[in-house]
Amino acid sequence: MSEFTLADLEAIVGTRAAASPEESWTAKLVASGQRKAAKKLGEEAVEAVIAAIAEDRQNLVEESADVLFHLLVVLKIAGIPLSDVMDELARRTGQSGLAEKAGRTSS
Ligand SMILES: N=c1c2ncn([C@@H]3O[C@H](COP(=O)(O)OP(=O)(O)OP(=O)(O)O)[C@@H](O)[C@H]3O)c2ncn1[C@@H]1O[C@H](COP(=O)(O)O)[C@@H](O)[C@H]1O
Repeated sequence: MSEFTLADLEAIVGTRAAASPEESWTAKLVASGQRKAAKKLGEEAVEAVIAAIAEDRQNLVEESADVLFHLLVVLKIAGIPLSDVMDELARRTGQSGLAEKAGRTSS
């Protein structure tokens, strides 16, 4: 099992965001802006859904990696640290998903 974490990838995204868009996909996405990067995230999410429906395990692993990477890029552009997302997930522990859904302030 890999020791690589989302926090490691967030650090890479942070470094590569400052690179030249000619030499970095991350920098290219960041330069394209939040709207385009979010669209790319949506495309990757749809590809993950298709892989899941097709029960294509390998493709689902690969598309899931694409989703997580592109999500981190969108969070970077939006100025949201991964720790904010982890804090939100931590806040939800010990509570059932159904109770959390019922208590949400936004849908
Ligand atoms: N984890 C990733 C990662 N996952 C996916 N991708 C890129 O995301 C892009 C999207 O791939 P797709 O094939 O889905 O899309 P596409 O190439 O636009 O093709 P179409 O779907 O449009 O036909 C590809 O160029 C992938 O290489 C990633 N690019 C970078 N990283 C990480 O970021 C680091 C820095 O990368 P650079 O910023 O490119 O230096 C890398 O070392 C990795 O750790």
